[in-house]
Amino acid sequence: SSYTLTYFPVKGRCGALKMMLADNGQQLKENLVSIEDWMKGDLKGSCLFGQLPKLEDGDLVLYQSNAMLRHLGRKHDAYGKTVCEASRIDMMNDSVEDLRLKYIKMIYQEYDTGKEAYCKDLPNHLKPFECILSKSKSGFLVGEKISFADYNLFDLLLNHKTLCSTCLDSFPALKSYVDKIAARPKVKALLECESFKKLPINGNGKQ
Ligand SMILES: N[C@@H](CCC(=O)N[C@@H](CS(=O)(=O)O)C(=O)NCC(=O)O)C(=O)O
Repeated sequence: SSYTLTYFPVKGRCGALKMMLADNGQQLKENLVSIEDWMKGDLKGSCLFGQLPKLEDGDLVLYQSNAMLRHLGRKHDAYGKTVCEASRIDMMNDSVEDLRLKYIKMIYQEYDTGKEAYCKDLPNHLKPFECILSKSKSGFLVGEKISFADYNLFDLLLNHKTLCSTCLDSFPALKSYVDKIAARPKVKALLECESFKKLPINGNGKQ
């Protein structure tokens, strides 16, 4: 497959899919869009829902970052091995998205006034994942191997370690989960490569 991603020069909603593609040895062509170009409106007008990211896989054009993760999950055997596992993976990814939306709202709308309260409340949103992973035989959210929801949670946990460096200190299962995925050779290589490292997490420079 030949994948092309059109997005802003941030990790944002594409960190997880970039790690998933790297971990599967897939090349990714990137069209980086500056805010100046975006404000001209032509590209925005051509986007199905007026937003980025946009992922092209051959003739297929996808918007919606979670639809992209599911697509890659189907193509790269990262969507469980049964219908039930796939549905549980969907459940996990939807909960990751819930937390991602809270994170994005705090970052973009209430960073200065809301960061402290957000970090104080964060354990309540990490606890369910700690509980799930502490019971997981494979060390992944569902089934015996990594799924697209794991890359999504991993990416979001990295963001939270940047936001609040001690947030995983009372969650040993989450801590070893992050360490284990970060140690996957192709994920490690991406995390260490300059072009990925220098991308800000969010579009407003706050983290
Ligand atoms: N639900 C969409 C949300 C996409 C979205 O919010 N895109 C933002 C950029 S980012 O928040 O994902 O970094 C955007 O295009 N903003 C520009 C605009 O809306 O004009 C997804 O998951 O892809």
